Amino acid sequence: MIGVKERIENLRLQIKYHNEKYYDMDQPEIEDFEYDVLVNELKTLEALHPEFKELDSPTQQVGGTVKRELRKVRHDVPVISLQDVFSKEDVYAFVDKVKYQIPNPKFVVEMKIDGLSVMLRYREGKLAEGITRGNGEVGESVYENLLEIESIPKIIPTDSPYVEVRGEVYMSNDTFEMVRQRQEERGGKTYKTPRNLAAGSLRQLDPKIVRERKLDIFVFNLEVSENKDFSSHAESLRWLSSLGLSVIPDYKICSTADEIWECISIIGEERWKLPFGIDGAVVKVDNLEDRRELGSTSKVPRWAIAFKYPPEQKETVVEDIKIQIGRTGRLAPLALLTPVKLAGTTVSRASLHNQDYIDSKDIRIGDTVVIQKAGDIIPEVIRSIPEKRPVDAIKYIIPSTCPICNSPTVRDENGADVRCGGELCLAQLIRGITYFVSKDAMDIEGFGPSSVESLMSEEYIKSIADIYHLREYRNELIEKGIVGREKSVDNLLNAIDKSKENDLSQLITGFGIKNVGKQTARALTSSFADIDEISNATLDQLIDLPDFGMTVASSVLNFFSLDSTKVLINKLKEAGVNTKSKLQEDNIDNRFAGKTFVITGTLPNLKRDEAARLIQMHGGKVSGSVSKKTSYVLAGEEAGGKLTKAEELSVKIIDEQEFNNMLL
Ligand SMILES: NC(=O)c1ccc[n+]([C@@H]2O[C@H](COP(=O)([O-])OP(=O)(O)OC[C@H]3O[C@@H](n4cnc5c(N)ncnc54)[C@H](O)[C@@H]3O)[C@@H](O)[C@H]2O)c1
Ligand SMILES: [Zn+2]
Repeated sequence: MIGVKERIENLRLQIKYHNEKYYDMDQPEIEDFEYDVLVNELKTLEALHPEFKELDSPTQQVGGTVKRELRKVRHDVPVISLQDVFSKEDVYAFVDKVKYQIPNPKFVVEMKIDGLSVMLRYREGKLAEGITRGNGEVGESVYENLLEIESIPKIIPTDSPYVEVRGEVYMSNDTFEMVRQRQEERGGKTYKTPRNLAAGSLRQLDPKIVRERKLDIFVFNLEVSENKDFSSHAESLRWLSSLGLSVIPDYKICSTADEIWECISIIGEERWKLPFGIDGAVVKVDNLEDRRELGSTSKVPRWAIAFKYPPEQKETVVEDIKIQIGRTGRLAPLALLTPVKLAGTTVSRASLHNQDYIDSKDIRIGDTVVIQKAGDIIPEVIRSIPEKRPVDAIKYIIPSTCPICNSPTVRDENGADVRCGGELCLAQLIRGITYFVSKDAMDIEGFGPSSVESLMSEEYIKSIADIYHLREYRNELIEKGIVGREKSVDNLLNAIDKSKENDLSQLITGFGIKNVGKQTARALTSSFADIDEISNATLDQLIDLPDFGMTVASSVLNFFSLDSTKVLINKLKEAGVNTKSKLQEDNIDNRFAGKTFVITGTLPNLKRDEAARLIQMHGGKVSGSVSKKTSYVLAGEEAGGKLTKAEELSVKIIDEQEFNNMLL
């Protein structure tokens, strides 16, 4: 058994580690309630063993460290934290304690916004500085960034020479969803919760980023107001509101512990409907004189507490366990649950991570289990309830062959993960679809690799054509939350619809035909009117195209001769995807009708496909090789063989200048 001293030291180390992740890097590794458990254990042990007391303990400190790059600012009044409580008894005990000292106290109950604390300083009514909490004594100036937050007034109509307020900068759930998707697409750093993203954004060095990320603020305390006195917190909030500050909404004034508990419970039930995240409710003594009388410890005021809601838990039944396969070929077991409403959404599935997870929690098909949401977002199975286990419950073992391609699966050497050993597994399909929707091809906005992956492993998409049937599953997608909330699903479906109008060259690019990139696809669509013409093109016709050789031509021919391609094209047409070349639609006039051009060498200004397009738009044809039928060879630098051939056949050779003159 380890001694108390070791445990205390170990806890201090763990908490310091997580503080750094959370406050300094905005990338916590554990859930808040797990962190709170560690802190509580440490506080309890420290209280029981004062002999191990240390000033360096995280229980004696506030917040994190100050970023080196940001300007440091000393706080006028140290910014302290709040005493966290976790039970009804704690709330009643707090009220009793206050009542012992203050006759007939009034309390205010507010939502505890899950964001980042800032102090705003107004001099002569002008926003002059904005500071994070930092370590409580010294904060970081984020003034330039705060200027980008719309809901922070830059000027307030007051004759008070100095006003200082405290508020919480946060990000709405919708904005979080949007930014996270964008980050995922770019493959950049992603944040787990709106709080972390808000904190990470505000402590950015580039104010432009803050503007893009649409941060918001709720002001919840007046700290200083020179020449202006208030007797109560509620009164000061009303004044702040009249100055145009965005004040914490829906605060309630209560007199008894029962009333307070009622307010806390209502906020707890309603919190899932809010467009932003909260991580508790704050109970504060309303009268400011009473607050002064109660005073503060070095870390928290004695006149307030923060009630932390336990994560909501529900019981449900594991109806089945199925395998999802990811881009890397990993087999991820997924529990299909009897749908239950949990923390604001209906949950019908939860990841079981790997075999070890299933074994250690002894989760069987048919079991009743307890689920909860990590960070209020991702559902997880906490434990099974063996007492409720039916006799026919089935133990689950991850299959030894891949359910998609039947290849044998292999367990990672030093991990719990099982992967498909097959090379042609879903992994490749996913890459294909990801390319199809990417910027280079159909450019479907908001369709990141992770959405592709989940839609494929959930079997909503098996081939490109299925993308255009997703709308039929709109409600299901929203319900399951695979690509985010309602707004994200609609944005995605609208982007998919929009892509139906794309130019044929984008569609051809998206097919990912071997040796056919963007340029080659454009060459195809500037020479043929629609996808049927391309499908029916002969090898000779293809080889004739600018920049086509034998390899590219046969690759195209091969792709369009496949039955699967024919099926795909029909499906796309049925779904209303454009299969006509826009270049043909862009016809300006027919001055080049009956004329065939060959473009060769590097032109001084035009790219070859641009020149080809101009020829098309004026009714001409572009060919890849010079023959007697060629009307003009448009030649640039280093033209080479085709130029010689043109001279031999006495075909007229023109340069870009002459070509331009023909277009006048
Ligand atoms: N997951 C992790 O690794 C990790 C690590 C460190 C801290 N944390 C979490 O961070 C929190 C730590 O607490 P803390 O010291 O930042 O303070 P706190 O979150 O317990 O409470 C104080 C803060 O609440 C904010 N607040 C929001 N609305 C408010 C309102 N209406 N009135 C007053 N204050 C309001 C203020 O910014 C204030 O600074 C805990 O929730 C803890 O779980 C998590
Ligand atoms: Zn496989």
